[in-house]
Amino acid sequence: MPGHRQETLRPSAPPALPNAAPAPAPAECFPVRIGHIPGRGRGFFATRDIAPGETVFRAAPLAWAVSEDWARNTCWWCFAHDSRRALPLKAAASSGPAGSAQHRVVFCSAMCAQSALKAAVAASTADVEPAPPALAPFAAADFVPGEVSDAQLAEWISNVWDVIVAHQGRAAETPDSAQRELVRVIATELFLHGATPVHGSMNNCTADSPDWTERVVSLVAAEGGVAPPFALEHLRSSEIDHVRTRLRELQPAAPQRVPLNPTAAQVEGSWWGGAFRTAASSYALLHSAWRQTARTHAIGNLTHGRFRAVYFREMANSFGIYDPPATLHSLSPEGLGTRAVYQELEQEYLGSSIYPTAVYFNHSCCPNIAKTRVGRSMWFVSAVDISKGEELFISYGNITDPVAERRARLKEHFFFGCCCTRCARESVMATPDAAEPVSEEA
Ligand SMILES: C[S@@+](CC[C@H](N)C(=O)[O-])C[C@H]1O[C@@H](n2cnc3c(N)ncnc32)[C@H](O)[C@@H]1O
Repeated sequence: MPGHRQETLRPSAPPALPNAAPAPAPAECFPVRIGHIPGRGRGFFATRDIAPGETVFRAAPLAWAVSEDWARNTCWWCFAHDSRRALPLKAAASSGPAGSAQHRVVFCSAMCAQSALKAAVAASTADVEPAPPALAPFAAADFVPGEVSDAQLAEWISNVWDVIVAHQGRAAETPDSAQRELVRVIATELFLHGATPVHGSMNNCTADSPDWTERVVSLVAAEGGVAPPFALEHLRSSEIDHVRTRLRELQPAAPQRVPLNPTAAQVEGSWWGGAFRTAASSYALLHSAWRQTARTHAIGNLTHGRFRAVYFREMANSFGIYDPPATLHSLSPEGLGTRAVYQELEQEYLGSSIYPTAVYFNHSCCPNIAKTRVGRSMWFVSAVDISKGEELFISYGNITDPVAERRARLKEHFFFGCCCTRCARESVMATPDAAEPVSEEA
């Protein structure tokens, strides 16, 4: 997943906040609802007219990781950052297994350290969701990956992981720093929420229920932005898209069958085994660190289901944590997401974080919402006048490139063909005779 770190839902649109931040709306009154749009899945819509500069949503993180470079200078809880000195309160120091870097957890104050501890305790008594119904099992002994449904592919992926876990240590790559960071996000999720059961269906990327999604968002509103652990379950997983893409890249010229229940030798030696190698190496790293920690702490079990559930959700749904947070004066509708604004602020990349309730903002290359970080929360602010019923869009990264490059990057990192109005317009202008069709926003 090289380059993924650069393509998280980062505040490339350094937006409009602090200096004279508008007072946040009471949590229950966020003017958003979740709707479903053909081709884009779920998205946020305005429930009333919104003026520029209004805070339309706020979210608290569920799991996160501070980057290796700034681990000593960044508070693990509130992301307060001081590049000139290490922060005073050291909670833990671990050398980690081979391939991992020395990593510290530091806090800027006793209050932050206490908040972290309180969150871990609170999560251990958190609400649990009922398990969704099991899917019908897959009947074939082998199959062609491109010809089966998502549910069937999900069953095969789970079988392959059973083999990977039973034969850990083989076929390992050395995780790079982006992978190690991702592993730390999953470790945080386990540390804070390890006691909450995770259902097998979490890895099914189509798992969704509008009722549950609404429930998560209203629960979060009631709690002032704090998502319950099961909110994670409602995020879109990119696992199936990811595996399909990797299989397409790896497969020999003619379509080949793969065994539904492979052996370890097949996972290791086959062309399709490569689709699992990077994630399996990250799992091996986390598993080894987890075994050491679990000896001394009563924490949840690490299963490959849980690992994959967070890993493939983080991949497509995380936000970058940047410092300093953006300020109001750098915002203009035209400037949203531009590299120039981004560089002007000289922001430091501090790490990445999952905000499970904020992932319903879809992407547009002409966004109407800017985002910024306020402490550990992500705030979403309107950049233009928005009418009741309009969809709310942020931008996933830089949007200054020509249409073909923007769309190729979104496809590579987020697995979707952008169907925003700007892409539709610019695709036609770029190649009027042979434009790739791009459907209009709903
Ligand atoms: C962070 S999620 C946004 C919420 C998502 N629509 C859902 O139902 O969970 C990102 C995913 O939404 C979809 N998406 C977001 N913006 C899109 C766009 N402009 N065009 C097409 N699909 C989009 C893609 O499937 C993408 O991987």
